[in-house]
Formats: sequence, structure tokens, C-alpha cells
Amino acid sequence: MAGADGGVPRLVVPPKPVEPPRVPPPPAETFQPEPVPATPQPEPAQPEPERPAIEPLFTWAPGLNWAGPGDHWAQAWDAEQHPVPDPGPLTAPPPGSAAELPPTPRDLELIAATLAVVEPVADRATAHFYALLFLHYPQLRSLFPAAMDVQRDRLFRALLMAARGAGDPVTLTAQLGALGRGHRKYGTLAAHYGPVGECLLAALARYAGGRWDAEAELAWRRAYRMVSQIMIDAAEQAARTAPPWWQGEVVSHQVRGRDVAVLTVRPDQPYPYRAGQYATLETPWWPRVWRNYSFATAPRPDGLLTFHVRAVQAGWVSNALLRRARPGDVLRLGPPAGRMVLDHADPTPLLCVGGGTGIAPISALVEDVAEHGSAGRTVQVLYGARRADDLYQLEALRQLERRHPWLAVRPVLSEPGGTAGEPGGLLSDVAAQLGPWDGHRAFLAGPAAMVRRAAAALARSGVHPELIRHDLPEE
Ligand SMILES: NC(=O)C1=CN([C@@H]2O[C@H](COP(=O)(O)OP(=O)(O)OC[C@H]3O[C@@H](n4cnc5c(N)ncnc54)[C@H](O)[C@@H]3O)[C@@H](O)[C@H]2O)C=CC1
Repeated sequence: MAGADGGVPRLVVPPKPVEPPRVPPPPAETFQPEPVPATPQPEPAQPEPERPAIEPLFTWAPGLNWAGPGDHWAQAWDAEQHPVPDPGPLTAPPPGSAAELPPTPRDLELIAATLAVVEPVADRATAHFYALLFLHYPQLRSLFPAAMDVQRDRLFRALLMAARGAGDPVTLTAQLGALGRGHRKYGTLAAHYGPVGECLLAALARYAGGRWDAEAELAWRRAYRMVSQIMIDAAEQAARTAPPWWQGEVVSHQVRGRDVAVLTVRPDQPYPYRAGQYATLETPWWPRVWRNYSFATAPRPDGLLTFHVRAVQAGWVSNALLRRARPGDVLRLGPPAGRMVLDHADPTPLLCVGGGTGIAPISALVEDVAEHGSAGRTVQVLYGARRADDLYQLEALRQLERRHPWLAVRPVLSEPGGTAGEPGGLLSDVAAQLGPWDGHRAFLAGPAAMVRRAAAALARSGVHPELIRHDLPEE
């Protein structure tokens, strides 16, 4: 073929490109084979998200047990993108620094002044606190239930209350020790207290208005350091002798009366407790939602644990325990807690007031007196219920009464139509009418309003307030 100019064809050497030729982008619809790298490059190591040291209850449903980096919540809030403040100095201030000292009387005044401003807007401060906590420390989200409705203000308020009590380390140690031990079941670690404290301070700073300055912040840092150290120490001490939680298999489930389940559970390892105490329970249907239930018997030789559960309206755990739980189901139990325990060396007569399922710990106390009580101690039980068919525990108590002359049991019905000869009305009112009760110790369990009213009424009818025991939080 002749060249275009008709002469000898010449080899045309294209000029050397100055830049590498551009590769046009592939047409959108063509198949592109997956490029194979000449030498395979190792994947950059992805840091494992830090998970709390908890064993999932159900390994076949990890989603139930895990929320945190990578879960839907964290993705939706883009939580991983936010910088993480350094929580180090809060729980471990530099040695010799001002934050290391215990709170001073002036600090307590500043804390009270801050609380006076924050408490009226506690709802918003609480919401802000949790938002900060979960955005900055999404790995802590897994320590809380999926739905935060009930939980919402618990931690925040507990911290505020603890700070208020920072002037009385002995009482604080007793109260916070139980809280620290109880927090082990959530998977709480010592390292979590720093982040929680930083978010608490940030929420306070935002809502304490003009009351927040460097001096107030230092006061809160000192109080929080003391509070968190008490909880950390108690948890570490408990870890030497007890697991963070127990698993308990339901071995029997009976419905008594109209709507009370009597559940008996076999713990996976020995569960030491004292009559009158309670445990916190979690069901497999509502992970990380824990509720308190009193032991309904004194400790038994076979190690089984019994609880009485009435379903409360919209109560997730109580409804699940009443309607879903069956033998073979596995619950989790936190450590025992509660102050309603007996000193058997003390022969003071007892007045035990149990409303509704509040009769559970009262029954345990009666059994405890029967087994270990000092000779001559008398026990009077007032057992309140709305209707006669709600007195599901009466026959068991009557059996004990027949065996033990020191025991007297009186049912009290609050709705009309009671048994002739038995007192009727609200349990708290009847307890007061049957007094005076001076010279007695009183144990109260049941609806919170009943317990409060009964405590006030008994104090008026001669019982020294220090001799009245119940497990409602201090007001
Ligand atoms: N260790 C404890 O303190 C325990 C507390 N409980 C609590 O006890 C409650 C039991 O609930 P239910 O069985 O549904 O009992 P319920 O609501 O049927 O009440 C039982 C009785 O308590 C009295 N009562 C109720 N409300 C009162 C009020 N406002 N003022 C004065 N007296 C009142 C009445 O005499 C009533 O018949 C639950 O809230 C449960 O959490 C249960 C077990 C242990």
C-alpha cells in the first residue's frame, strides 16, 4: 500500500508522551473484571470494637445482647465520627492535684447550689447526658436496655443523689457499695466511670447556668471521683468472691390467685442470700431490662429460689414472667440486695406488713424466724390484698401459724366484702389502728405508696423510725 504522499513508506515514531496516556473511564454498562493486584496486600487491621466483658446470654441471638459500634443506632447517629474526650483525669487525677482531694464543706455547698438549678430541668439534663454518653462512647450503649424509658433517668439521678451525700462517706459507702456490686451484672468496668463522669459534668455545665464555674466544676470532680471510687472498690471486692450474675433455670411456674406467678429457679451456682432480700432479674425476652423481686422463702437446703410476680400494667418483665416463662427458660440474676434482714440475737417483737406480692419477703422472714429466731420472739403479720381471692399466700402462712404459737397472721382486705371479724381498709390505715406498736420492729413490703404511708403511720403509733425497715429508696 502506498503512502499518502506516494513515496517510500516511513516508520512514524509517535512523540513520547509527556504525561501517561489518560485511560478513559469505562462505559457505564460494560463488564469490568475484578482487578487482581500483582502482589496481594494485607488488609489494614481493623480495630475490634471494644465490647464489654459480658458473656452473651444467647449466643444464637447476638443482636439481642449487643448494641454499640456498628449497630443500627450507632450508624444512624454517625456516632463513631465524633471525637472521644479523654476521660483519664476524672477518675485518676494527677497525684497531688486539687481534684484528688475529698470534697470540702464548700464543695458540698457548691454541689447543692448546682443541683438547685439543675433539678427543675433534670429531664432535659438527663436527655443531654445520655446523648453525650452514647455519641461519644457508643460502646457503653450495650450496657443499657434497648428502650431507655424507665432507665432514662436512673443513672443520672443516682449520680446526682450520690453527689449530694458526699459529705457523709460512711452512709455513702453503704449505699453505693451495693450499687457498685449490682452494676457488675450490666458489664460495667472500672474504665467506664471516667466517660460517664465526663458526660455528667458536661450535662451539668450546660444546665447549671450561672452556677457553673471552675470552682463548681472542681467540687463535682472531687465528689464524682469519691463516688466512683466507692463503686469501683465495692465491685472489685465482690469480684473476688461472686460472679457478676447468675443464670437460673425456671424449674416450676404456677399461677396462684388471680394473677400471681410463683416461679422457682435453679441457679447455675450457689446463690447466697438472706431472708428479706431481693434479687434483680432479667428475662431473655427483654435483654438488659432488670427488675427487682424479693425471695419468697428463706434460703433452702436445695438452693432453689422462689419469687412471686404479679403482672403490672405495661410491665415488660412482670408480664413476661407471668405469661411467657416456662420450666426450662433461663433467667439472669444479679446479686442479692436489701436491708430487710433480721438480727436473730435481738428478741424484739416483730410487726411484718406485706401488701400484695410484698408478702413474699415477709414470708421469707417468718421462715427465717422459725429456723433461727431467738426463743420468745413474737411475730405479727398483716397481709393486705384487695380481695379475698388475692390472698394467694394466706394458706401457706396459716400452716406456719398452726405450727408456731409465736406467729399471728391477719389478712386485711382493702375492697369491701372482707371476712367477718377481720379488719378491712387500706393496709397502712389498719396497721395504725391496730397499734400502738411501741417496742416493736417493723418490716414493710409492698406498693411504694403503702410502704410510705405505713412507715409514717407506725412512727406515729410508737415505733421508733430507726426500727422501721423497708427497701424503698431514701427520699
Ligand atoms: N420488698 C418489697 O418492698 C416488695 C415490694 N413489692 C411491690 O409491691 C407491689 C405489690 O403490688 P400488688 O400485689 O399489685 O399490690 P396491690 O396494689 O394489690 O396492693 C396490696 C395492698 O396494699 C395496700 N395499698 C395499695 N396501695 C396503697 C396505698 N396507696 N396506700 C395505702 N395502702 C395501699 C392495700 O391494702 C392493698 O390491698 C408491687 O409494686 C411490687 O413491686 C413486691 C414484693 C416485694
